[in-house]
Amino acid sequence: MKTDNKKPNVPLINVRGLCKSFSAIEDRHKTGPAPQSSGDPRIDVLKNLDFDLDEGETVAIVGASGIGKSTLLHIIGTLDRPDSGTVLFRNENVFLFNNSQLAKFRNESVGFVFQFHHLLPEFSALENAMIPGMIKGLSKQHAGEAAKEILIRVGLKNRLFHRVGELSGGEQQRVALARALVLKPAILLADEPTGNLDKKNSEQVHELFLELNQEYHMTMVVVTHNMELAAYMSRRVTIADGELRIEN
Ligand SMILES: Nc1ncnc2c1ncn2[C@@H]1O[C@H](COP(=O)(O)OP(=O)(O)OP(=O)(O)O)[C@@H](O)[C@H]1O
Repeated sequence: MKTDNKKPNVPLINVRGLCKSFSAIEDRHKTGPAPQSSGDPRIDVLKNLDFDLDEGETVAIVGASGIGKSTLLHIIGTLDRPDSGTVLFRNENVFLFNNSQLAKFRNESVGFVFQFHHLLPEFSALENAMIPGMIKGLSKQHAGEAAKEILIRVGLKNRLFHRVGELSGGEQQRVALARALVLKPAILLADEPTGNLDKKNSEQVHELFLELNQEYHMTMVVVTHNMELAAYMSRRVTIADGELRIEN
């Protein structure tokens, strides 16, 4: 299928009829013993869910624990597969990509930020932010220049050569944000990005998210319990009975 980035009426991401269930026995939100059943009881997390994301828009996915927010985010980012349904990225079905197309999509078109930064601890801020460029095949010099530019943008000019363990929690999360955005992806997917930070650092990161969205025009989807961060986004949605609902 041919990609058409310019067509205004084609959403960046088009999700249709998404269904995802998990075995209740593996339910990691459940406490207590696993159910004693001969069958495989399933939890239907997403039930025929539809969701469109426009180029450049910012969306918060909010709501109670266990309703499927992270599951939806992971499927959009191809970190997990749906049982059925489609995810189109600029009109292309991402689950029909072959392995190298999928790797390229994850590396170049999507930026991920998680609650815990998942940086390589023995490497410097600069080396961590260079990784996507190196995976893309940029020269060390170009990957380094791109990483330096974004690290300076997120306020880490004087921390380029610090190893991850020598950085504060807020600085580590800014390195994670720099790594996610270094190749200027079309979409940033963030799962509780400030869940591990204190109020002051959270506010700084929230403001950075918004500023970077305005500068880079990437689409931004944030799963969060933080209502301040959710309020920064142009749209808030939740999941009710497996389907997407507009929140407030
Ligand atoms: N790999 C898995 N195996 C089994 N069950 C899973 C798996 N991943 C998610 N689930 C279940 O699917 C449901 C939705 O989980 P998900 O993490 O998407 O919820 P969430 O809304 O993001 O919750 P939270 O706000 O607590 O992060 C939960 O009941 C969870 O236990």
